[in-house]
Order: sequence, then C-alpha cells, then structure tokens
Amino acid sequence: MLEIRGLHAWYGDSHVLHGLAMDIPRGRVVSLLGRNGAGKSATMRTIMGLLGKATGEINCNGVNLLKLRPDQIARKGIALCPEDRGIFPSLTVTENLFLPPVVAAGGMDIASIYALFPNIRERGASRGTQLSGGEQQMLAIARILRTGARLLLLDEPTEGLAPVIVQQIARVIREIKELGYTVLLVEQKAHFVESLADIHYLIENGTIVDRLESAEFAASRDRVERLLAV
Ligand SMILES: Nc1ncnc2c1ncn2[C@@H]1O[C@H](COP(=O)(O)OP(=O)(O)OP(=O)(O)O)[C@@H](O)[C@H]1O
Repeated sequence: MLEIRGLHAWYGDSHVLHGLAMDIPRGRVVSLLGRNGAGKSATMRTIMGLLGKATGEINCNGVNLLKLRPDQIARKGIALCPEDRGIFPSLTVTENLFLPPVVAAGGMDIASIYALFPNIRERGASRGTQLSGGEQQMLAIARILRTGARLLLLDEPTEGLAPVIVQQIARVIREIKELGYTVLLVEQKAHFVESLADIHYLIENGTIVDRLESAEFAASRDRVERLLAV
C-alpha cells in the first residue's frame, strides 16, 4: 500500500529522517520499533504530510505522497492516530466520534463501530475528560475508521495503559486486520507487537536498521530488546 524510499525529513533545521526505506503491504500489520527519539513519530507525520520539509518517495498507488497536502493524503484513505490521541475534552464521546469528516469511501458504518467498541456506545454522552486512557485510545481509533481510512497509522496506542486494556487494543487491531485494513503500528514494546505484526521494522537515528518477518522475530528478540533499551 505504501513504498517508502530514500526518505529524509526535517523539523525546522533539524534533520531527523536519514534515507528511510520501508514497505507497508495492503492488509498487513507492520510494526515500527525504536526507542525515544528514533524517528517513529516523524515517520508517521511525514507520511501524513505534516513535516515542513521532506525529500524522497512515499509511493501510494503510483503517487508520491510528498507532493500532496495533508488533506489530499487523508483523502487517499490514510489516517493518523497520534500519541496524545487528540480527543476533544469538552465534547461528548459521540460528538468526538462524528467530528472528523468522512474523507474516503468505504468507511466503517456506525453499527460495525459499536460492535467493535461496545464502550463507545455505552459512554456516548460522557465528555472526553471523563474517559480513561484506554477509552480515549479506542475512541481515537474508532473515529478514524469512520472517516474511510484504510491505512491506519497508530502512534504508540498502548502507551500508559494497563495490561488488560493493552490486550483489548491488541484484539481490536487483530479484528481490524481481519476486516482488510492496513496498520502501521509504532511501538516501544516488543512483546506487544510480537504476535500482532506480520513484518517488523527496527528504526534507529532516523533510519531503518533491520526488517524481520514475524517468524524471525522470536529468534531476534535479544537484539530487538537491546535496540529498545534506553
Ligand atoms: N517539534 C520538534 N522540533 C524539533 N525536533 C523535534 C521535534 N519533535 C521531535 N524532534 C526530534 O526529532 C527526532 C525524532 O523524534 P520522533 O518524535 O520522531 O521520535 P520517536 O521515535 O517518535 O520517539 P518518541 O517515542 O519520543 O515520540 C528526535 O531527535 C526528536 O528530538
């Protein structure tokens, strides 16, 4: 679905991605693992067209996304679920859910969303501020499914969440994959992505240093943990 080649990106004068290359095949879950500051969020923000300057190629069906504006990238069915989740605190759950416009055909219908996220229906009248971290994360994922996105960029969806909630998020990602969605999953927790992702990319200092198929992951676990260690 995306082929990234020779990607360089800058935050102002700070050069943060250095020739990054990776493939995100349609219908797969791909993990991007690296420690703080490695360039994971920068990669996602560059895919969405949100970094000021970037060069190289992000090929999506023959179009280089680097030539498009963020709203045009969203209309290609690509959506970012940011690390801070972006839930509007003074709006209700239902208002948050319906706030983003539908930007592409094929979005998940509301009955399917409620079936996948029963809490969202139950807590529909609650304000954003009244939600737990896990509920906010579920709402953030549900919200982009409604817009028609087929490629979901999830930035550390399990950060700060209790193990039982982390398992619920894993279940949701598995179900989304079974429905044919494509997921890029940024994480610092190897154990979370191990059974979820089909392909793992390891990132360090703004470049990909390794690519592992899921079958290779267990044997490389020590190396992955060393890369993630602070
Ligand atoms: N707004 C910014 N302005 C300048 N530099 C930034 C900005 N945000 C991040 N950086 C720098 O860009 C580099 C890549 O950061 P990025 O946020 O992509 O890392 P990350 O792997 O997502 O880590 P984290 O888990 O901490 O978000 C780091 O050196 C970071 O200090």
